[in-house]
Amino acid sequence: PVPLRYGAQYTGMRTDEAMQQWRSHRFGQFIHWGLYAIPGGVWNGKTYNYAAEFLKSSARIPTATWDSLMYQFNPREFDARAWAKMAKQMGARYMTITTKHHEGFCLWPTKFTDFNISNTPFRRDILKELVDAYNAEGIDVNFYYSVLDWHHPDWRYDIKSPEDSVAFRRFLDFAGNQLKELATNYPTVKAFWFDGTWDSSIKKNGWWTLEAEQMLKSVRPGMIVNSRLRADDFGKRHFDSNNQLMGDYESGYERRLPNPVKDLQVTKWDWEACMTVPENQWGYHRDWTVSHVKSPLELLEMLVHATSMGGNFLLNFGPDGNGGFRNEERHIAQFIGKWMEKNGPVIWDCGYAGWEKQDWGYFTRKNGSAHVNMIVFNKPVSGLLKVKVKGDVKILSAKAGGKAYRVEEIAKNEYFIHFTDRKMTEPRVIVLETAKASEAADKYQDART
Ligand SMILES: COc1ccc([C@H]2[C@H](O)[C@H](O)[C@H](C)N2C)cc1
Repeated sequence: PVPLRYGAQYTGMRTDEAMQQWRSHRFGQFIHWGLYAIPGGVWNGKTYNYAAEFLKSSARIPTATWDSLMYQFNPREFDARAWAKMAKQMGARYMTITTKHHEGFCLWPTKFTDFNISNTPFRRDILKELVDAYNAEGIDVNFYYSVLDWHHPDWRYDIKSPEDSVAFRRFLDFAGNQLKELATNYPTVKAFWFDGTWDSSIKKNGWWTLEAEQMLKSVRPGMIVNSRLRADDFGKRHFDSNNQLMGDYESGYERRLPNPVKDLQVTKWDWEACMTVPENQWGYHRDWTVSHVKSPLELLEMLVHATSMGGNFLLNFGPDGNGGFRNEERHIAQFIGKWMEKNGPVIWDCGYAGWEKQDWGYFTRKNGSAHVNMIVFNKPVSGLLKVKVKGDVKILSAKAGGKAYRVEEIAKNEYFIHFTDRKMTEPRVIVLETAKASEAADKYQDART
């Protein structure tokens, strides 16, 4: 292996309580909220189809003009407890909020720049209200932090001169101070979700990314940091030059999920996929007709898909400039919540079952459990759900809501579950009871004698 100073600091999955908690949550709510929510993708009467949180660049708006949006930020409808209740009802176990997105506007009263919530008509500490409200609902809060900062004069996309080095060093000190401030002033925060770290300026300063991670973990032992922060000695990101994952979980899955057949490597580490409801809108956009809007069912399947591969699913909401959510988002929360109310136990605390993906849907398994969950999305014409078990395993029974389905052994380690449900109106959960084939054989024999 290549000797590295700023590469992965450990290999294998963390087994401490904080990481087990993060892993068991499985389902998180992403919230993108900032000045971009005020124009919502429309500028001077023109609608820009690109991501609404990028309107400043897509509409080529001068920084001073964009930054003056701060004086309009006054979300009258903002009610952190109502947001937290909606997330609770949806079945989310954690929430990740943009403390500062690329625009550089800070949702907390930071000491390190005036470009923050305390200098808006709203004044109140949005982060504190959100952390308190979500924690009160038993939901953990994580902080998204963009290192890329369009507002800060010392930000550099690349380091091309001694002046760049001096300025960028000041910038890194600024970012480090903000991170320490966030980790210190909001003590219940569990994880940092870094973004805006793809530019050469960061890739040339891998040392800072490791220091930032180590500082956060010294201020808050157990703190969790995503792989997106880190750059190693050679500017490699997410996986270092020895192909070792940096940070505590892989966060490269943005608006995409690993393939359940080809990408099984992800089941060896912690990872999280983040997802937009429209094709590509993280911040609030006034006009959702500009792209495909994912249905509640599409998004529910992604949650199940992520869980089935041992990963977390972070579903994004983009509140508008007044602090309200779109009807589509409310409907999604209500739809998924209704399903999770009944079937949360096959998501929370569950992960990769270790069996081969089948066409009808996904397997999940609670750690070490003898029960394997089948979440059926696509009922085959035959009504026969194929299950291929691994190793010394026998299926004893298949039950859905108290009703037993016939388990037919069709070959070694292969079964058909006779799925007699006629019309499927929602994804169905069938719980398989398994036992060791060796032991079960006796049990099976007993049943026959
Ligand atoms: C250039 O392509 C990008 C750049 C940044 C993003 C940002 C989004 O604004 C959102 O915050 C997402 C998590 N992040 C990767 C998305 C696509």
